Amino acid sequence: MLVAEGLVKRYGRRSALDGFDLAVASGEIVGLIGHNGAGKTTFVEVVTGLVRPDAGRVRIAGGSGRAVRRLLGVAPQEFALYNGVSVRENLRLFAGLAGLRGRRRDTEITRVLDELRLAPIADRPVGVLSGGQRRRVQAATAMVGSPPLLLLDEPTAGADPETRSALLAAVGARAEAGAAVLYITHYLPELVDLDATVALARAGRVVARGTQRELTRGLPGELRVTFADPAEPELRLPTTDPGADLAALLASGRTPTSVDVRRPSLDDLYRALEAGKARDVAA
Ligand SMILES: Nc1ncnc2c1ncn2[C@@H]1O[C@H](COP(=O)(O)OP(=O)(O)OP(=O)(O)O)[C@@H](O)[C@H]1O
Repeated sequence: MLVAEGLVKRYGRRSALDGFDLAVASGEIVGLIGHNGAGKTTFVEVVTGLVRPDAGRVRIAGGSGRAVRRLLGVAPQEFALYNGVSVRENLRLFAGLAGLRGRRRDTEITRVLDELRLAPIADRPVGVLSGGQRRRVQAATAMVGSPPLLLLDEPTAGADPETRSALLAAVGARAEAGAAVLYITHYLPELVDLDATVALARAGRVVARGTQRELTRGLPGELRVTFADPAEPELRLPTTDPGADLAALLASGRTPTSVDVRRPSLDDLYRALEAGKARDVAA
């Protein structure tokens, strides 16, 4: 649904994008992660047409330019809402931009209000809402009209657990229904919840992309073993082969009281990629 190739964007001598390649398929959630300044937001700005790249190209559903913008639903990092009017009015506006009119528009607005648990505050002005409520409204403006490509830039920043779970549930449901979702976040556990494919951006390019299983394969997990021995009650051992390491421990004559294996996490992956230790699976 989204294919970006060789994007370059410079601001003076600084490269915000430096050969950025990324594809997102229909029904797929790609979690785009990376340090502050890695180029994630600039990528969204290029895809939306807000920023013109110096090189490279973006195809959406095989097309480009103004004609394909209608296929996009965007929740930007900075709030882009009309504070003086109600949540419903904001959604009405975005639904109109998505080409919905009359009863279809009203039905769609009701659906999105329910999906993001906004119905109780639908008639309040956006300007009086809390940060977490606004986050949900921003996501709702992206989702209204069911666009086939969603670009969500830190949609849960500052959100409380309830808001976060409402947003994640809505994002998962959209992907289930066939939308391609680009999901930018600094909260890696969200990508586990969403079972997202992961793309790591560094210095303006994607340096690793794959499923969580693919990317964490070969990274050490941790074997945690406890003993009755008060001199050494617990042992934590980084391991890529917990079975063999446990067998070696048992062969040494020590008797564990409990054994736990922690699989490598996305945090481990992030740290390993940043340290250049993990296998880079280029996009
Ligand atoms: N309009 C601009 N003018 C000058 N420099 C810019 C502009 N927009 C972005 N940059 C620079 O481009 C680089 C990439 O910024 P970008 O906002 O895309 O990073 P990011 O990965 O989204 O970061 P964060 O995680 O903090 O949101 C940064 O060095 C930033 O300072």
